[in-house]
Amino acid sequence: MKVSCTVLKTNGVGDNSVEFNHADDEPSMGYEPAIASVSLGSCRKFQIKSRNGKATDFWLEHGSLLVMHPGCQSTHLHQVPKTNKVVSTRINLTFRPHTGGRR
Ligand SMILES: O=C(O)CCC(=O)C(=O)O
Ligand SMILES: [Fe+2]
Repeated sequence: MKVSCTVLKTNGVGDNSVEFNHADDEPSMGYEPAIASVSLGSCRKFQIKSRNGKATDFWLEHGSLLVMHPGCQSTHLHQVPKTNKVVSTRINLTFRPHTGGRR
């Protein structure tokens, strides 16, 4: 699978977030994509839950690698929630396949 798209994101001050109830399921990534992301900088909480379920928390520390395997996007939702804490800059590199919609 070719990885051709990298998304750079900064979650700066505490209330920056990637809100719940999203899945990375854009058709341009093809069917059941595997998605990997590397976190740099400030540690933030990452939550994942099945569509009707309860969230499980992970802490994405500097240098951590998160892999969401094929199938995860159709069964689970994820987020980086808002926080009241003041946090410094965070950069997330996300590696997604780009198939132009082909399976
Ligand atoms: O910042 C992160 O660790 C996750 C970002 C995310 O879920 C997304 O870009 O779709
Ligand atoms: Fe996402």
